Amino acid sequence: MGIAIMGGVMASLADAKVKASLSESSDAKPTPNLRNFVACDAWKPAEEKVRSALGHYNFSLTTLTNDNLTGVQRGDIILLSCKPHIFKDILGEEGMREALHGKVLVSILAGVSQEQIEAFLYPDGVPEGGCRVVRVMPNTASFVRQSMSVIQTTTPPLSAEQQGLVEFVFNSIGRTTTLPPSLMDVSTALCGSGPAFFALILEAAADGAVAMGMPRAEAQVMAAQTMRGTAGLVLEGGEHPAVLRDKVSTPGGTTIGGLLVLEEGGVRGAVSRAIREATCVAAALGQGVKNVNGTRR
Ligand SMILES: NC(=O)C1=CN([C@@H]2O[C@H](COP(=O)(O)OP(=O)(O)OC[C@H]3O[C@@H](n4cnc5c(N)ncnc54)[C@H](OP(=O)(O)O)[C@@H]3O)[C@@H](O)[C@H]2O)C=CC1
Ligand SMILES: O=C(O)[C@@H]1CCC=N1
Repeated sequence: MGIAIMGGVMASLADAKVKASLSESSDAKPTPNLRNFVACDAWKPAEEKVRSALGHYNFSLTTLTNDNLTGVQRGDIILLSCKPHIFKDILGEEGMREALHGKVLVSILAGVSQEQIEAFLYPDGVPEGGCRVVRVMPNTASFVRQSMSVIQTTTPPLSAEQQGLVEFVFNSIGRTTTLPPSLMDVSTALCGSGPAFFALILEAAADGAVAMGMPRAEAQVMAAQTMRGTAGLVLEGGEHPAVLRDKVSTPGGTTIGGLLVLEEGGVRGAVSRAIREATCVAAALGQGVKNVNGTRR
């Protein structure tokens, strides 16, 4: 996710540069002055992985292994994208609190709240000028700049400049919305985990076509484009899904036949319950429950 988000920001900055050079930017919003990027990991080969994914953008890019402190000292906006259960190891490093002072720390960790991070960094309360923690839930479509990212409302509000910077980063990788803390776990289920759920449905649809003789490669592209087109009708056409479904269902035709099979199979209930389950798992992750899925019926 770290690579995807940095890549989106670099691509966005590069686009803005091209537009400026073509003098198309007169009415465009000014881009933030993000010029130097630092990627930190705990595994040496990750440096090469980052360079091969991001090097072609030609921005200043430093890669560090097991040196998060230097990375944070050099940054103005810090993206925390480790697994949820290790954030304390990273933020608890010697000198980290001082390095974060006055900066924006964006966390994309599933289940971990702004309060939990603040309470860990500042057990006696956030001091004047302490780092501002912002929780955001993007998704893996960041890689193709089609993320649905939910930015949590921050209390107290960020400065206009900080808010602009956070929005720039996540608008660079797709669409954004802003929601209160109480909706972050369900946003994690719907948007963060969502691509996996939709991928399963896509794969199942392609499987059905393969079973009826369609070559696998064609079936996969056709299923994906059909899913994209359906999303376009909802997002751009403003169509309600139920109306869309009804419009496709010719009386006595193919669609209603297939829909009845899906309803008999409980697909609607299963998909809805998957979102409910993932929301509960996200909430438990934030409480530090290990192997949370194994604790649930
Ligand atoms: N995957 C997704 O679709 C989404 C994930 N998220 C959230 O994003 C976060 C990252 O997920 P994801 O990208 O899938 O996970 P990854 O495991 O791919 O990325 C986590 C990275 O953190 C690195 N890391 C581990 N320990 C340290 C350390 N001490 N110092 C520096 N770096 C370290 C890992 O290095 P190494 O490989 O060496 O262990 C790895 O590169 C999670 O908190 C997840 O909840 C949010 C939205 C969507
Ligand atoms: O499965 C997970 O826990 C992470 C969070 C959202 C997507 N992947």
